[in-house]
Amino acid sequence: MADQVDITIDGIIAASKGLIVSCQAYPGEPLRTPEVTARMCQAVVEGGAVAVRVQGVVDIAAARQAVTVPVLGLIKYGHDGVYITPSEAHARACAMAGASIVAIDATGRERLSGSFASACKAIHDEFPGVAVMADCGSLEDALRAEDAGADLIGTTLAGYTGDRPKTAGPDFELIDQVCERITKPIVVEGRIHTVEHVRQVFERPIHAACVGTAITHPTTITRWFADAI
Ligand SMILES: CC(=O)N[C@H](C=O)[C@@H](O)[C@H](O)[C@H](O)COP(=O)(O)O
Repeated sequence: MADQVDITIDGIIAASKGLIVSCQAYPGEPLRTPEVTARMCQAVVEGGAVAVRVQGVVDIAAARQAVTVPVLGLIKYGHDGVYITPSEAHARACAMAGASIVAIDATGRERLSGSFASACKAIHDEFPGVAVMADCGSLEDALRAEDAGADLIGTTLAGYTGDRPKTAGPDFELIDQVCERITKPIVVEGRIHTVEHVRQVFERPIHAACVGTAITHPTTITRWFADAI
């Protein structure tokens, strides 16, 4: 396993400041293999990603072997409601697979079991040095997650929970609200589709921006171009 330079939570957070790239392919897609995920992670790190976001235990383990930057791990389970790391067991599985940061749905919606707070506590108690990122869909989620002890607050679920409109690009209104009220490091994630979007989100006092589709999902990117014809 590749060594982390500083395996404290503060060290992991410091190392994840900047551009995070989400490397995910969805079930049934041509690129959905751990080998491709691992190579995608290597490719984005060569391009300047300071951390990678990866879905599924096998992919997390493959990414952990392939790169030395923090691996932000999650498990998607199901499609509706709470599907991002929806239980303490899923959170533990991410940490055991090698995630440096575990991303957990932090909305107030009904979950498979437990609560965001209980999953966050389980990670902190059982996996010293592993950080928790709260995937939020509203300011209320973010405030609750900060109180619950999240190490990073993400806007990942803005536009996907019914609390916020699904904006064409990043949800700048929510980002500004979160920047105003949250003291923990903020990760802006969700529909950052252009370099200009990255510049715009970094005009705010954020810790990191996480870009997925626009860098690592060629089917969607191709469709953007094909639809222009
Ligand atoms: C809402 C949800 O399930 N988001 C997922 C979270 O892991 C991923 O499917 C996204 O690709 C990721 O958040 C990055 O966002 P974008 O692909 O928009 O840059």
